[in-house]
Amino acid sequence: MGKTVREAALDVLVKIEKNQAYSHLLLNDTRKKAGLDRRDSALLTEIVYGTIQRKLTLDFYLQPLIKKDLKKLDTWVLVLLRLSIYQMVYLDRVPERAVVHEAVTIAKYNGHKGISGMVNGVLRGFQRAERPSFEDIQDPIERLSIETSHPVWLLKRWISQYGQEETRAMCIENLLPAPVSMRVNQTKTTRDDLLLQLEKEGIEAKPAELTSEGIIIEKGPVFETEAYLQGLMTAQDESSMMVALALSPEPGMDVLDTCAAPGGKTTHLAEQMNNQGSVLALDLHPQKVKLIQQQAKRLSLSIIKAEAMDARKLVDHKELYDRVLVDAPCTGFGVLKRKPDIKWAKSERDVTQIATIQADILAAASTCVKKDGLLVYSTCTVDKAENEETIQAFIQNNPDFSLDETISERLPKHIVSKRLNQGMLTVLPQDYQSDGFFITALRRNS
Ligand SMILES: C[S@@+](CC[C@H](N)C(=O)[O-])C[C@H]1O[C@@H](n2cnc3c(N)ncnc32)[C@H](O)[C@@H]1O
Repeated sequence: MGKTVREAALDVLVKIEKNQAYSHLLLNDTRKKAGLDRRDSALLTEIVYGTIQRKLTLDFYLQPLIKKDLKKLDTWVLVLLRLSIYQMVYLDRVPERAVVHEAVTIAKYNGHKGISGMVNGVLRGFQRAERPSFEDIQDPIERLSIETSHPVWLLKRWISQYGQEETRAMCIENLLPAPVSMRVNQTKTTRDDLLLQLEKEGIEAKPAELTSEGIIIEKGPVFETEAYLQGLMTAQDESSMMVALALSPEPGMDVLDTCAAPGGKTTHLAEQMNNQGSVLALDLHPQKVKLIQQQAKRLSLSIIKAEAMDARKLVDHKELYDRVLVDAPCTGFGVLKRKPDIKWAKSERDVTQIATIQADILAAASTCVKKDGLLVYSTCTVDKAENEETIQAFIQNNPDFSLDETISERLPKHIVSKRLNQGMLTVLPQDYQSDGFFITALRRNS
């Protein structure tokens, strides 16, 4: 017999807790192996992401009901309690009785009678007891940390960079579901025509607010539609769509995308060029290069050539490209809605380490830009050490580049007036419910 949704959720969460494995890869794997239907698949994702997303709050609820330090519990028992409490607090459609019953059954199967008795006692105790109040936590940062489940060190960084109010708004936004947004392949169709076709295929969708190429999927299995299979659209977050707008490649140009997999922005660049010119897409990992090739094929974009290469070693491409994109590897603190495990997997040391890699990639990529050409640097993090500070250091060391203030003409007006600061754009998740992103353009002086 296959695993139930909750057993599968327990397996995935224990692996993540023990190995810091990435949730989306494990989830994909588990969905396939367990043979779950669409509804159960959605419930599995919701339980796994929700439990990771709310970890500190769930532990805050659990601690008074457990006599010892939570860390002393077996990992699987702690995770089982967390995922059960998550369902009881946040999922209205699951009856509490069923949650307790299934948790006790899993505990019996995995452990001994004592453990199933303890799980039963804790969950029934939780049903009966009044929930502890966040108001009782004296320290304001700790309170925000527990209430919104973000690590204290990260909150301290954000508060020093954005202030209390923006940080609180960001934390609250991070707990909400991420919208499903798609980018229209403008070499094949228009946004209006695509919306009509999707309606015919039973998908509820509407035009996106931020960009003219975006649509938001409200309901329906969009990846199974003919429209998707025919390459009329690509899944992409709306903030991420602005990167190609900032780079604005024209048909016939030579373009280099240095950190390209899985190809979301590469394909956008080729679409903007109406599939005329050339786009060289590089990525460090050979297995990821295949993903770029698959997307280029699905979207019928023949000008893309994808290769495995470490962008820090770009030495033979001197001043060859009109446009160069560095969509740098980063901590991902702008995408916590989609990848909540990042909150727990990354540390302050990772920020420093990745900033060094970003600076090295940027320096190597810059040598490839033609005179008067454009270099765009973007990340999906909101940490200034990976963004503004990287760019400021680059400009100091490279006086032949300057911030391109005309970026404001290429980006949506409302976001420019709100968030563009000295040629550098930071979109926060609470602005448009899209990902937190940083985008800036540098011009090589002629
Ligand atoms: C933010 S992701 C890129 C997302 C991609 N631009 C898109 O829109 O689909 C960063 C990518 O950089 C790649 N990467 C990391 N270090 C690299 C390096 N030294 N050279 C080239 N690519 C690198 C990672 O494998 C990852 O795929």
